[in-house]
Amino acid sequence: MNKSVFITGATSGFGRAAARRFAEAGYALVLTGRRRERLEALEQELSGKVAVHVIELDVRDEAAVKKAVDELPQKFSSVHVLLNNAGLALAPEPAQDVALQDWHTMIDTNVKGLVNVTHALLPTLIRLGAGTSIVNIGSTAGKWPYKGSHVYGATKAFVEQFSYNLRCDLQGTGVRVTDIAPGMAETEFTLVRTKGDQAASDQLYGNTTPMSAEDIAEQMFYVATLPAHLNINFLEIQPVRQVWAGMAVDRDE
Ligand SMILES: NC(=O)C1=CN([C@@H]2O[C@H](COP(=O)(O)OP(=O)(O)OC[C@H]3O[C@@H](n4cnc5c(N)ncnc54)[C@H](OP(=O)(O)O)[C@@H]3O)[C@@H](O)[C@H]2O)C=CC1
Ligand SMILES: O=CCS(=O)(=O)O
Repeated sequence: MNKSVFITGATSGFGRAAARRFAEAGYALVLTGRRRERLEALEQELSGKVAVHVIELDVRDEAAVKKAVDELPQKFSSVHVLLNNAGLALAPEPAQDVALQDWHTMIDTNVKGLVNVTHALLPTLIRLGAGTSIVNIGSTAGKWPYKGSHVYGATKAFVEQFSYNLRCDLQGTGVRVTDIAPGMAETEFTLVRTKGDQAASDQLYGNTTPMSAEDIAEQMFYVATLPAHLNINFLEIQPVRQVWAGMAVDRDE
């Protein structure tokens, strides 16, 4: 049986690096995301090594997610690993200045999108049983509050608790669930968050040593390929040069 990995958000950052990492190990790839041209470029890059199936997919579209899973070609239908990676932060400004739509977009993508894909693939993962994995991408923002994180951090707290609760319900099926919670990693994340401010992105990642997409892809691969009797519940990972912020105090002038 050819094992496949189903990756959401394979067009950039962690998801694209994960596609390359799992290809190295011979997994058939189901690569999804909204940007078709990027999916096709990755398909062209990797299809000499492994079987690749690309699906232009918005995880917020419940019906499209179900259709994509139901119509997986037979060669890709043994999904041993689900990488729930698609997600985004928007609106770094304070909560009181945010456009409501940005909050909705984060909830719809990071919470409802992740739930849509998980629900659609659970029957397959349970059928295949021991050794299969759901790897959810949370964030340090799900545990550690900071200014401008508002709904983003809250969506990632959802991802953490949903992962633990899934573990409970999946006991006895052999399906593993891990929440990987990265800190600062250089991808297109900040470009998306700032709606295209390259200078802000360069400034955040400049003069320090952030994690790379490949660093996180390696962790995704690690947790998903452990011996079948092991489950890493939560894996928080930061660059050595990043630590927690301190308490903030409001003072009179
Ligand atoms: N970089 C960081 O510092 C950290 C990132 N994370 C999380 O890691 C995950 C990956 O982010 P990262 O690689 O950094 O960022 P990127 O912006 O580089 O990649 C995000 C990916 O998510 C996809 N995506 C976004 N919205 C949707 C949607 N509605 N439907 C389908 N796919 C979507 C994008 O694809 P497309 O636009 O083509 O649809 C893209 O492939 C996210 O969940 C993010 O919250 C967590 C902690 C730290
Ligand atoms: O999830 C991303 C990491 S951070 O920008 O919230 O620190």
